Amino acid sequence: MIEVAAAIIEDEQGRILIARRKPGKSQAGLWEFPGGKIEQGELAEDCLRRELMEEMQINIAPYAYFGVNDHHYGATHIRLIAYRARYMSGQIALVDHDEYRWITTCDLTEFTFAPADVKFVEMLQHSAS
Ligand SMILES: Nc1nc2c([nH]c(=O)n2[C@H]2C[C@H](O)[C@@H](COP(=O)(O)OP(=O)(O)OP(=O)(O)O)O2)c(=O)[nH]1
Ligand SMILES: [Mg+2]
Repeated sequence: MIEVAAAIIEDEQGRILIARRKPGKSQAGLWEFPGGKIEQGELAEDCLRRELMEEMQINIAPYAYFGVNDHHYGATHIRLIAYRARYMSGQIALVDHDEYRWITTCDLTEFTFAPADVKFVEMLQHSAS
């Protein structure tokens, strides 16, 4: 089982950051909440701060647990752990993605997400005011 942390990052207007996995990566072409594999002994929040700096060169502040989703991609069992986070600083520079968008929860339907993310997308749509 692989533990992966994903960040639902908000800007000051309450928009959410999503990114498209670039060709050559698993789930290439699908949208996700950025993050990555949790290292041995690492806290999910620390993983997210590290991954967002590595993958996008931005500083974020995770502030609340959002949810967990277990998903099987063939023989690979992924445990995706989501946190809400605030965007703090930095200009986005893509490393593992080929596109990113700041979107409202209404816009979520326009994007095809990685299968493990669909639960979180639905939770965000239902919590939208
Ligand atoms: N970060 C992230 N990974 C996701 C999401 N949904 C989803 O199915 N995954 C899958 C894709 C990958 O198979 C797996 C690991 O994520 P990852 O590729 O971002 O891991 P990583 O940043 O550590 O990168 P790498 O070492 O695998 O190159 O989790 C998501 O919302 N965010
Ligand atoms: Mg990643």
